[in-house]
Amino acid sequence: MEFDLEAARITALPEDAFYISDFITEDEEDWLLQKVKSAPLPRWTQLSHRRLQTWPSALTKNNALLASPLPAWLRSPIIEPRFEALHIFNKAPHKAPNHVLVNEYQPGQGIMPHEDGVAYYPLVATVSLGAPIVLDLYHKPTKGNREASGTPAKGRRDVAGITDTNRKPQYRILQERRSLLIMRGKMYTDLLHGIEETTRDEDLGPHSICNWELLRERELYQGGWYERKTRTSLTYRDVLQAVKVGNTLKFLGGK
Ligand SMILES: O=C(O)CCC(=O)C(=O)O
Ligand SMILES: [Fe+2]
Repeated sequence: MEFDLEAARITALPEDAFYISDFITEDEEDWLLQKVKSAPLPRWTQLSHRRLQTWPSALTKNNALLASPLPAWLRSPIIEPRFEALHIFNKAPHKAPNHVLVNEYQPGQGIMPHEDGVAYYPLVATVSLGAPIVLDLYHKPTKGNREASGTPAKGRRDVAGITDTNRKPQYRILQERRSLLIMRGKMYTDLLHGIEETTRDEDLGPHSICNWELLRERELYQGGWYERKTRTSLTYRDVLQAVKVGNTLKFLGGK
């Protein structure tokens, strides 16, 4: 199956971002949510504002992955055949994602603006399950705009480096359930992304949501808002340093 990725480009955003509203079926969504739910409890890491599963395992302190296959339910049908048909990971070092984070957000939960960083090839592909959510994008604060706003280099910056004066997101993407969002290149390296801790996403419309024209169910947001429900994301990435298990001891410093 071939797919025209260009038709899915979010043209209002820096290169490159793509949004496919109907990436998986409702049955596939139900089945994936069942798989997420049936993972043994120790698979979950409870963070203060969301909970997280890491597949196949967490990265080492120096950003390496002890390579082992992803479970079948995270591979098929998402990677094989859908990502393959889109050719999105063709230029990544391992030609396919080798790492998946599963994030679950209850209403009121979110994730601070951040960048995904240098451990990964600069491409993230996110499948959304269960409910819609808005992803906020921010320009990284530069030395220049910190000084211009009178904010001292440390002082009022929060953990993610967003200053008080530029807290308003530059762009907002609405991720519907069953959708795929791809961010790569400048979108990955030059912008921060986050999810607001709120029970309602508001001020929604063509003026504020940069993928509005690509949405599947615009009518759900006619009033300009919706109540958050539990939303789960599967974020697929290629970890640059993947160490084969046979080499693990050598890698960890054994002789
Ligand atoms: O849940 C999402 O869509 C974003 C998650 C995220 O930014 C991350 O895991 O780094
Ligand atoms: Fe992220």
